[in-house]
Amino acid sequence: MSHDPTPEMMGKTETLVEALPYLQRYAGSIFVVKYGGHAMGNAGLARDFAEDIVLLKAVGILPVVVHGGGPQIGAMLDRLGIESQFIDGLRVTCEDTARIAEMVLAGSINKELVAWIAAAGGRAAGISGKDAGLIRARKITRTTRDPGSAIEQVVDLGFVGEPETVDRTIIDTLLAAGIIPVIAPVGTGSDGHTYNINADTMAGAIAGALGAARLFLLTDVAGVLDKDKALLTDLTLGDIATLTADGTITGGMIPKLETCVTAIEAGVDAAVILDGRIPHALLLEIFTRRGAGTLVRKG
Ligand SMILES: Nc1ncnc2c1ncn2[C@@H]1O[C@H](COP(=O)(O)OP(=O)(O)O)[C@@H](O)[C@H]1O
Ligand SMILES: CC(=O)N[C@@H](CCC(=O)OP(=O)(O)O)C(=O)O
Repeated sequence: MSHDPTPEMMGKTETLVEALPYLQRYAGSIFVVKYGGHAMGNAGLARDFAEDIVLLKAVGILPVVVHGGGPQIGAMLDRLGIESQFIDGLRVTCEDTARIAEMVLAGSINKELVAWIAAAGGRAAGISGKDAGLIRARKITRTTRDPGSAIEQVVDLGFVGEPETVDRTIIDTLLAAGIIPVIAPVGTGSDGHTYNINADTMAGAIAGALGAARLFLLTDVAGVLDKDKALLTDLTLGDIATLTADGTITGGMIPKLETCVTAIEAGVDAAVILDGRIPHALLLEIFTRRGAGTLVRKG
C-alpha cells in the first residue's frame, strides 16, 4: 500500500495549514456575525452556518450572532393579509406589525438558530435586545424628496428604532460562561414600546459596543456590486459615501453599509459583507487567503 498522500489529502492539509496564522491572530477576539433572513434560505444553509459558528467557538474565537428574518416576517404578514412598505430598506412598522415582527424574530427564528447550534455541538442562548436592558431603542424617522423638488418630507416609520444605548452585560455574562449569544433585533423604547430594529443596524451597534475585531454581514448577494454588477472587493468609508450619493447602493444595502460605517467609526477593525448562500462562506472568509465578499475598512 502506498503511503504517498493523494492530491485530495494534500489539498486538505494545505487548507488546514493556511488557516494557522488566522487561528493564531483571532484567538480570543469577538466576531459579530449578522445572519440575514435571505441567507437562511434552507435547512442546509442554516446547518452549515451553525457548524461555522461552533467551529469559530471551538478554535477560541468568541462569536456573537445577530439574526434578521425580513423575508420570514414578510411571509407571516402576507398570511395575515397585512401589507408591508419599505423606505430605504426599513419596514414601516405599525403596532400589529411590531408584534408580529417580534413573534417571528424572537419567538421563532431565534430559537431555531439556537437549536441548529445545539445540533452542531455548541451551546447558545437566544435573547432579544429587550433582555437585561441590552438595547434601549430610539425611534427613527426618514426624510424623502420627490424627484426635482427641493422640499424634504419627514416620513414616520412607526415603531422602527435604532439602538440608543447598548448594555453589554448580558453578552459578557454569556461569553464568560462559554455560551454563544444569539440576538433578535428588537428593543424597548423609553416609552415602553417594542421597536423593530433593522438587523444590520443592531449588529453594527453591538459590534461597536463590544469593540469587536470583525463584523460579518451575511446576505444574498456576492457583496457590494458596482453599476455593472461587478463585485467591489475592498471599500473605504469614503467610497461608501460616493456609492450612496450616485445611487449605486439602494434598498437593503443602504442600512448594511451605514452599519459598516458606524461600526468602524466605533472602533471595529473591519466589516465584511458576504454571500451567505455559499456553504460555509464564513469559514472561507476567515480562514483562507482567498476571502470572499466586500471588505470595508476605514481607509
Ligand atoms: N450596490 C449593491 N450591491 C449589492 N446589493 C445591492 C446593491 N444595492 C442594493 N442591493 C440590494 O441589497 C440586497 C441586500 O439587502 P437585504 O435584502 O436587506 O438583505 P438581508 O435580508 O440579507 O439583510 C440585495 O439583495 C440587493 O437587492
Ligand atoms: C426596521 C426593519 O426593517 N426591521 C427588519 C428586521 C428584520 C431584518 O432586518 O431582517 P433581514 O436582515 O433579514 O433583512 C424587518 O422588519 O424586516
